[in-house]
Formats: sequence, structure tokens, C-alpha cells
Amino acid sequence: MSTTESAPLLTVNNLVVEYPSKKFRAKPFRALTNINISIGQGETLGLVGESGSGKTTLGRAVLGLAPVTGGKITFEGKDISHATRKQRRTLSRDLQVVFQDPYTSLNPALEIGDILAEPLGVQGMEQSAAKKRVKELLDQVGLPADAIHRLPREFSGGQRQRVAIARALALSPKLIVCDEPVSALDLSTQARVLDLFLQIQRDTGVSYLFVSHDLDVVRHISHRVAVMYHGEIVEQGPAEIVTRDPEHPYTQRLLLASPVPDPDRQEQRRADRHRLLESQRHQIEQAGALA
Ligand SMILES: Nc1ncnc2c1ncn2[C@@H]1O[C@H](COP(=O)(O)OP(=O)(O)OP(=O)(O)O)[C@@H](O)[C@H]1O
Repeated sequence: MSTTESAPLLTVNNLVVEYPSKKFRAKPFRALTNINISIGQGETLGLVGESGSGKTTLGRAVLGLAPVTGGKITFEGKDISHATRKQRRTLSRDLQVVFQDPYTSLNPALEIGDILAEPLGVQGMEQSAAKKRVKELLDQVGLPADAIHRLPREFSGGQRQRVAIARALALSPKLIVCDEPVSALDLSTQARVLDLFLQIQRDTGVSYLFVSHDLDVVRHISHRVAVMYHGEIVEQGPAEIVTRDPEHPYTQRLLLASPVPDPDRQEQRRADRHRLLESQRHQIEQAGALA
């Protein structure tokens, strides 16, 4: 996949996020340190890293859901680091989210038609226009028109995630933060939902900040990839390079830990793993000799 050349839609400069401690007078917990990323129009930046590395926090900071204690987040040239509620409501037309769990992210009491019409109503769209838009959205995500009158529990995980994607698309956003949107799905459903994300991007030019712990998923969907480790970005670059020939030792370990679907590459992976372990053992022995 090639990287788009357009000016950044989203820029994050030296971002720091600290969560207040629940213990009296204890220091706040620093979840992100000096994060720098940018996303162009029609581009996908994949965010990868192990559990607790700060991926979700970065997505939440962009959405105004995590406390920004330093640095700056700019969207379409405007500083949104400390946007007010009112500004966030306006921003929500352009900035949307798809969460990991399609079982909890949809209101179980609402029919799919109402779930999709909700953001349209909040932004003041008339009922007849909203009805038309809901039909378009169902078609766009590959769900049947009669889904309108059905409840979330009548759908599989993959179909529910399609509803969540349709809801995120309702107001034609420019950027969608996708927080592990396929992690709860089985492998074949994952592939179909990832293809849907790609198709939507081709059709609409939407950008994605795509969070995943899975390097293969991120490689499939992203133009560029940023690797997070302990609240910092340790490496970023074109998806092909970062996910096949990474420079940072942490990314190398992540790559070696991910399963290889292609049997021809398994032997190569075993050899790479052996080489890496040997070199790490050598470094440890050298460090021991110096101590
Ligand atoms: N609301 C919060 N209050 C305090 N600490 C938090 C809060 N949310 C996250 N953290 C901490 O911030 C760090 C980063 O968490 P985050 O959820 O962003 O990581 P992650 O890479 O998305 O992990 P996972 O893949 O498990 O969701 C973790 O140490 C986590 O415990």
C-alpha cells in the first residue's frame, strides 16, 4: 500500500497523558510520553504494541477522553487538545470511533435503525433524510435493509461490528479511531471486516487511527505503523518495512511472537527467532562480563 501525500489531517506533537492517582497525594501515572504522530487524509496509521503500552490511551486522547497534560493535538489545523464539550460535539461529525467489543458497544434495547439514526438526529437531520441515510449505511456495510427493525442480539459479532462501523460512518467523518475493532471476532470474520474497512476507505477517503495488538492485522490495513512500548513510540514508518524488517529490538520481538500464516515463511521465521535469541544471549553474556 502506498502512503498518501496529503497534508496531515491529524497531528500529535509531544503528547503527554497522565492519569491522576487514586491514592491520596500519590504522583499521577504517566501513560504516554512525548508521542509524535500524524495521519494524512485517506491514510491509515496502525498502532501496535503489547497490552498496557498505551495504544488505547492515545486513541482516547485524540477523542478527548484521556487527560492531555502536555503537548498538542491538532485536527485540520485546529488545536483540539483541550476542546470543550460543545467543540467536541461539533468535532464528532468529523471524528468518530469504533470500539473493540460489538457486544457492549451497541444499546441492546434499540433497533438497528434507531442506533444508526441517533447521531443523525443529534446533528439535527430531519427524519425522512435520516431514514434514507440509514438505508444507505446498511448497504455500505453489507447488511440487509430489514436489519432496521431488528435488535443487536439478533446479529452475530461480525454483523454487530458492521452496525458499529455504520454508526461511525453516519455523519461521513474524516477520521475514525478504531480501537481493536476486530480482536473479538474469529479469524475469517476478522478478514471480512478488515476488507470492509479498506473498501470504505477507498469509497469515502476516510482516515483511520487503527489500534491493534496484532501485527498481521496492522500490516494488512495500514499505510504506516507506529510501535508503542511503555507509553512511547519506539519505531514508526511504512507498514511493509516496520512489520517485515523492523529496526527496534522490541518490534523484532513482537514480530517473532506473531503467528506466521504462510508455511513457506515459517522456516525463515524460526531461523530469525534463533538468530535474535542468540544475539540477545551474546549481549547478556557481554554485559555480564563487563559487570
Ligand atoms: N483511566 C485510567 N486510569 C489510570 N490508569 C489508566 C487508565 N486507563 C489506562 N491506564 C493505564 O495506562 C496504561 C496504558 O493503558 P492502555 O489501555 O492505553 O494500553 P493498551 O496498549 O491499549 O493496552 P490494552 O491492549 O490492554 O488495552 C496502562 O498501564 C493502564 O493501566
